[in-house]
Parts: sequence; C-alpha cells; structure tokens
Amino acid sequence: MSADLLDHISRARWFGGKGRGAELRRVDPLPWLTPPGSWPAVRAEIAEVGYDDDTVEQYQLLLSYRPLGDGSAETSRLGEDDLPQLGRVHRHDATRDPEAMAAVLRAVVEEREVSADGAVVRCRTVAPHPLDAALAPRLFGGEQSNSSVMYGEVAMLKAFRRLEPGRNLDIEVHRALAGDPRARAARLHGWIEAEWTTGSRRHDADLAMVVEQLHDARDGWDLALASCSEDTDFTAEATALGVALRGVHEALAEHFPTGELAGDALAQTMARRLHTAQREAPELAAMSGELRSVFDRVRPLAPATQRVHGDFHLGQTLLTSDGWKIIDFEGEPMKTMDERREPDSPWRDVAGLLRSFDYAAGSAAAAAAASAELAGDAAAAARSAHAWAAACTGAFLAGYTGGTALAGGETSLLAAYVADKAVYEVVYEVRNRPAWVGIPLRALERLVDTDEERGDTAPEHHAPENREDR
Ligand SMILES: Nc1ncnc2c1ncn2[C@@H]1O[C@H](COP(=O)(O)OP(=O)(O)O)[C@@H](O)[C@H]1O
Ligand SMILES: O=P(O)(O)O[C@H]1O[C@H](CO)[C@@H](O[C@H]2O[C@H](CO)[C@@H](O)[C@H](O)[C@H]2O)[C@H](O)[C@H]1O
Repeated sequence: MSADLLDHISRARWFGGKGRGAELRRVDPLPWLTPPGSWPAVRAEIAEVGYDDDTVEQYQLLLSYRPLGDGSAETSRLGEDDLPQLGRVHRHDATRDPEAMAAVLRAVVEEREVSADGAVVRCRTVAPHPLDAALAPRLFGGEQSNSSVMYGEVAMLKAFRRLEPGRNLDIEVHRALAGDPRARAARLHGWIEAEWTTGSRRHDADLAMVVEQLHDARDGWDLALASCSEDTDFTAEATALGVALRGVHEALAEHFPTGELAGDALAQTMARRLHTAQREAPELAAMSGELRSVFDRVRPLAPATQRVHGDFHLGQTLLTSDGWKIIDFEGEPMKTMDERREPDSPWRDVAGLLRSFDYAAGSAAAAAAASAELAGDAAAAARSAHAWAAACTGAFLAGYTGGTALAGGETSLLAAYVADKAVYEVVYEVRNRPAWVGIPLRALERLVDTDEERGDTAPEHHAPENREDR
C-alpha cells in the first residue's frame, strides 16, 4: 500500500477520522471507468480505514493515472506507482485533474458499466437530462464534506467520500423528488454505483451523483450571517424559506412512507440522547431535569411522521435565481443510515432552521464583541442579534404554516425538537468546534429559563389551539 494514499486521506478536508489514530487497512481498486489504452486512466479505489476503537470506515478515492513525464499538473499529483496494466505511472487526485473528471462525465453520459475481479461499477442517467460529455469540468472549491465538480453551467457531480452501504440518501431523495415542482431541490441527472468484495464480504455503495447545477446560488448561512451582522431585514427571505420547506415536506410525504410516532417513545429517545450527550458535555447535567420536562410534554401526542431532511440548517439552503433550494438530504452525520431513513416529524426540520437563526445571531454577536470598535457595546450587539433571530423565527414559521398559528401540541413538539437539536449541537461542537459550544449551550439555558417563566416552551410566538397535531 502506498504511503502517499494515507497522506492524501489524512490531509483531506473530507476525512472525518482526524485525530482518532486512523490506520489505512486496505485499498481495493474498482474496475477502470476509462477504456483500455486511454489516458488518464481513471478509477475509484476503496480505502478501508480502521481506528483504535475497532470501528472501520470506507472512503472513496477517485484516482487518475498518467504516464511519467506527460507534463500533467503537479497540483493534483499524489505519488508514483507500478501498475500491472499501465506500467510506471503518476497517481493523481482525479477530482483535481480536469481531464480525469471529463472522462468520468463521459462514463456517466455513456452509462458505462464495467466489471473486473468480481467488482462492478455502473453509471446511470435519469432521462431526460442535459448531460453532454463535452461539458468542461471545474473543481468546486467551497466548504464541503464530499468532493464536487461543476460541469459547464449545467451539472454538478458530487463524489461521495465516506461510503455507506446501499443507496445513498441524497440520491434516493433527489431521485424521488425529480420533477416535483414543490420540491425546491436540484434535479437528479445521474449517478455511479458499485459492488465489490473484500475477503468474504460483499459491499455495495453509491460513489457519486450528478445533479442540476443551481445558478447564482448564494449560501443561506452566509446571507443570514451577513444580514444579522449588518442588522438588515431578513424576514422576507425567512418567510420564503418557510414556504420552500413546506413544499419539500409535502413532496416528501407523497413520495416516501408516512406514519405516526408514539409521544412516549419520542420523549424517551430525546431523553436518552440528552443522557448520552452529558458524557461529552457535563455542562448539560445542570439543566437536564428542565430539559426532560420539555421532552415530557410530547408524551400525550402522536405526531405524524414522514421522510424529512433530518439535518436542516441554513448551510443546507441556497438562494438561487429561482428562489430557495434545499440541498444535502443525507441526514444527521452522527446517526446510522437506518435511523436517518426512519420517518420523523417535519417539526425536526423546522426546529433545525430555528436553531440556525440562533447560530447566526450567536456568531454575529461573538464577532461584534471581538471587534475593537464594538467591544464596549457587546451587550447591545447581542440584543440586536437576538432580536434579528426572533424576527426571522416568526417570519419563517409564518411561511411554513401559511400564517396559521400553531396548536398547543405543535408548540410542544417544536420546543422539544429545538431542545433536542441544541443538545445534538452541543456534542457536535465539543467534537468539532469547541469554540462554538457556547451557542447551543446558551440557547438551552434560555429555553429552560423561558420554560420556567412561562410554564410552556413556545419559541417566541403565540400558540392558540386551533390546529390539529401534524
Ligand atoms: N446543485 C448545486 N448547484 C450548485 N452548487 C451546489 C449545488 N449543490 C450544492 N452546491 C454547493 O456545494 C456546497 C456543498 O454542498 P453539499 O451538498 O452540502 O455537499 P457536502 O455533502 O459535500 O457537504 C453547497 O454549500 C453549495 O455551495
Ligand atoms: O452540514 P453538515 O451535514 O455536515 O452538518 C453538520 O455541521 C454543521 C456545521 O457546519 C452543523 O450546523 C451547526 O452549525 C451551523 C453554523 O455553522 C448552524 O447553521 C446550524 O444550525 C448548527 O446546527 C450541523 O449541526 C452538523 O450536523
């Protein structure tokens, strides 16, 4: 196994196992996506990474190989190798090698299906599609957990890095919603799937998806943070985002199974998540009694369930020339695939976005406090940021509900999901961005205080009892 591959993985932005004692156990090459004799030769290779705690993860390496001295760019070069089929070659990260990514698109457009040594890779398209092998590839340089490449102004290919068995959730949802005008999601144009064997184990996973490229797409988080920092009105955007989420939920409810959740079980799951979270964030213990009361209020309810986004936040929204679009339907990264597929209450997504407005406020207030000019007036900056978030919350809920006030049961459900999401965020921040952990912790403290004062947990809006529980 080549040392350059471990180096490539451990430095990559998409590698989730940093600092966990990762060991590269094996690398299994899949069949070539390119025809014999063509350069660069491109294929996916599956890296199995093991950790100290005995867990194992599989990552996709998308690699291209070129003859030595072919003058190719050094920026994408990872190392050198001797391959039986190719001889002495340079190995490149294909996602940084435009010719390689052009070859990948050609394989998709031609719906190529290749097999070797018991492994198979199938490229699929969804008709009608605008894909054309001549579209020029351009690496997407933004923040992300996979690797995306844009093709002309038409399509985006997202190569999944950490592989999960079976159908990828993003593909599953985009495929189901394709053509539904309520969906506010990019259209699915194609995907690449694979099956292979390691030892006696058979694996199957999706390697990549190709979707419609959204134009003039501005990231919802960036827009909201800028608006909050400058204290401009974001309520029209928030209302439109509520309308967009409602459309997506209506479409998801039609295309995936629906059901009902026992309130008791929901309260128990949330309480269990809180209990587990306290191991990593002992600060939660001081408010766990009050938070349990918030969860207990959903016990008498029987909320309707359906497929939801599952990890909805401003970073999963894009404001495009065609209005708001919602992306990344892969659910919460800390849940198992089965958990992420489970029908859930749509209030989970509503709560996710409310938490995101609070994050924008927390982040803007922290930046204001840190800036020299405003240091003297940090409390005023925080008040203004929280007033901004409260206005966005009201506007978003109005868009989502069509202006109908929430019923008591809905208010309790929403408050429980808001608290549950903030508990999740505390753990997420402890693990990934310890400097941010104060944002969800302060939100939980406020929620608990408000709950004690009011005897309920309405997130800053009225809740007359005039709607059925959804
Ligand atoms: N269909 C699209 N068209 C244009 N840009 C997109 C599209 N989908 C996602 N993006 C851009 O890619 C970024 C990462 O997308 P995301 O689906 O969250 O990737 P990841 O799963 O790798 O984190 C988004 O923030 C957005 O800027
Ligand atoms: O986008 P991912 O699916 O990887 O989601 C994870 O990371 C998010 C951070 O990038 C995290 O979101 C939290 O921080 C956001 C600001 O950076 C904020 O808008 C969200 O409301 C907050 O939850 C998300 O929770 C996590 O699953």
